[in-house]
Amino acid sequence: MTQRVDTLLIFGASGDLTARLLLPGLGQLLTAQPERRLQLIGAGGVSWTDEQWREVVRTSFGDCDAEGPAVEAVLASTRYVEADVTDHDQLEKLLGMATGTPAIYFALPPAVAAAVVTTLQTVDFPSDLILALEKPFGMDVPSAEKLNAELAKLVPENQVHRVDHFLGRSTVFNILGLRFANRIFEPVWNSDHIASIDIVYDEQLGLEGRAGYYDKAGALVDMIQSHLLQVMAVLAMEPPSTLGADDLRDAKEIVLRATNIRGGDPLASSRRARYTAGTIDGRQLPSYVDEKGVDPARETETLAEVTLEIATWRWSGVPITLRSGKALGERRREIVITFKPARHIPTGLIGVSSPTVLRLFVAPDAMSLEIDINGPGDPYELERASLDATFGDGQLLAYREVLAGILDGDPSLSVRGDSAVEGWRILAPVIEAWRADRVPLDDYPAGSSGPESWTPIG
Ligand SMILES: NC(=O)C1=CN([C@@H]2O[C@H](COP(=O)(O)OP(=O)(O)OC[C@H]3O[C@@H](n4cnc5c(N)ncnc54)[C@H](OP(=O)(O)O)[C@@H]3O)[C@@H](O)[C@H]2O)C=CC1
Ligand SMILES: O=C1O[C@H](COP(=O)(O)O)[C@@H](O)[C@H](O)[C@H]1O
Repeated sequence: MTQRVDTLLIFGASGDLTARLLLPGLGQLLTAQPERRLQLIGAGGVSWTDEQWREVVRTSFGDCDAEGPAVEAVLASTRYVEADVTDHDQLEKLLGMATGTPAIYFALPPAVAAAVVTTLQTVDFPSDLILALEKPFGMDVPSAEKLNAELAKLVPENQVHRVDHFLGRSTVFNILGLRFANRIFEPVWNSDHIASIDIVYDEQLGLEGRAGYYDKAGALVDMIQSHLLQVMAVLAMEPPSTLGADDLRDAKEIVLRATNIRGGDPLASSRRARYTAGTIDGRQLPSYVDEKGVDPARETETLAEVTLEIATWRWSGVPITLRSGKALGERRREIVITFKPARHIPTGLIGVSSPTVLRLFVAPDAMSLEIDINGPGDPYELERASLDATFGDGQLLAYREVLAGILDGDPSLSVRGDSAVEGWRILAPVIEAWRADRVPLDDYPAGSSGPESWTPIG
């Protein structure tokens, strides 16, 4: 670790992301690496004193049992400024408070973040400034391209961190290790042997008071356009020579550039649905449309499924389905790789033969390889068995890793500008078809596994 950043400015310090994810991530990082020293400055719309802000930081640090000299040093010195960060003078004042190399974390609504990027063009700042932007990055191809162009006026690409916290998860490294450090997986990691891939992220959480953001985004933009496409890119990429930022991000970008909606047909290759009232683990949820702040006329989906194809030698013909939804009965977070059937099963073996399935479970990370064996009974009869392994909790905690990348000026685990645009390009036909109501909006009771008419995946 070589920390490059001396001052972390969090814009949107009074918001949900800061308290719930960023500060705990920072607390974990400073606990694990107590030699770090950092000036932390929060700026937000709420009128807090330094002491009130310190309490916010202390509470978030407490939530993750953060401790040690680096934590104490931040708590002792952190400051808060009530500011409109889109305003030239206030922005200049905030940057003036920073010592050494600053990083700005935009924990702001996307439109406000874009406005700050514009204002920054009129402000003096150190040339080594690092900018960290949250998702969603733009709302379509033109707006993402425009934001990239605006950022390029400020700092070089490798000083821009487009945060995707799924890339900070152990899962990504477990996929890299599994694929590239073992001789047995990579030779079969292609369309000769793999029939289909499903990436599923079903949540039991409902809206959790986030209508202001979620009702405009929906499940497709919230989860698939960003996180699941990134996971897919890691799963499908060619072996990189190194895990350096250029090699890793080039390899992912090549996958994304080759990815399209399967058959170019969003009607056949996408499904959407919205939850109605129901119960999850004894918790009563209202219908999505009755949640506070939801505009039913938007027809926002809370469950999205999209099937893609990757037009490369390795993946041609393999359907890859990405699915994510809220208020589902079972929390299911897994990557399912279904292999093609064996080429020939020797005559004489009886019983049902099923394809080999590799399941990679996300947080906690684990895997299971489901195979047919000649079990303990009749030696001629095939039985199903599962080889299971847990990867353990892993050292990587998503926002801790995101922040480590920012503070150390290492963009390997952030999304490069071209890849952020590709995400929108890939899904544009689906977004357009859904807007035009060409794909029906189904419904499912909260607590169920999704609409009854949908065939299960994975
Ligand atoms: N919350 C989450 O779980 C996640 C959020 N994100 C992303 O993080 C970003 C922030 O989300 P979230 O924290 O939920 O949003 P919130 O609405 O909770 O917080 C936004 C913050 O920005 C502040 N703010 C808005 N305008 C200004 C301004 N002009 N000057 C200074 N401060 C301003 C608000 O202050 P005030 O309200 O006082 O105006 C508030 O503190 C979004 O891009 C979101 O998509 C990404 C992943 C998860
Ligand atoms: O970015 C987001 O991710 C979370 C799911 O990630 P997790 O790490 O909290 O499991 C999702 O609930 C949220 O809607 C989305 O904005």
